[in-house]
Amino acid sequence: MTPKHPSESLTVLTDLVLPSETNHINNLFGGELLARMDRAASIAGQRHSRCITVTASVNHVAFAKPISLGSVVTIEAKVSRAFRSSMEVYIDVWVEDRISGIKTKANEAIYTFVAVDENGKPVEVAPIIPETELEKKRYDAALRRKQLSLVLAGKMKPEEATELKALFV
Ligand SMILES: CC(=O)SCCNC(=O)CCNC(=O)[C@H](O)C(C)(C)COP(=O)(O)OP(=O)(O)OC[C@H]1O[C@@H](n2cnc3c(N)ncnc32)[C@H](O)[C@@H]1OP(=O)(O)O
Repeated sequence: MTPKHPSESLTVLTDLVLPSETNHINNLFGGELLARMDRAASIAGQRHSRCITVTASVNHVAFAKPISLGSVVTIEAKVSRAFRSSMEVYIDVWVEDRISGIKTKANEAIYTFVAVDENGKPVEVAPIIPETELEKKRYDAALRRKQLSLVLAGKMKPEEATELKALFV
């Protein structure tokens, strides 16, 4: 299968924070952000694989900064690494200042998507060739994150997670 670059899956979603999407202190509700990120990451996975994609796991979410009512929120999702049928999708969340237009990083997350056929059976996807320094860094660490996710899900024995173990021993 012909390899692809992360930029080919880039998906950018920009939207406002409305009153119905906030918590009691007028900040974006975490579950709403998770849903927006899931949608963007799903499209990134589809753009990479040209298949139906399903969320297999949410590997990491950091709600680093609150996002207030009325904010303009931009979600950028890109496939950071592809395995056989699974893809790690890295998501960066930015908030845009209404006056200056300057974007500040508010959150990031890492999801795993699996490409499936019409019957929900996993199908092979193209490999990824990272280009930028950041893409290379994310690509290199993705195998460790996949192993950690599989161990936590009870789908891999800790002793089989060789890349992950190498971090500690
Ligand atoms: C866009 C949406 O929100 S979709 C709705 C939410 N998501 C869903 O409904 C998905 C429900 N789950 C499923 O359909 C299945 O569990 C699947 C398709 C994700 C996996 O199916 P399985 O029968 O476990 O297939 P299999 O064991 O071959 O795993 C497929 C791939 O997923 C990977 N995988 C499975 N679980 C995990 C996990 N928890 N973390 C990381 N990777 C995982 C496997 O390592 C494998 O990767 P590889 O092919 O790249 O080596």
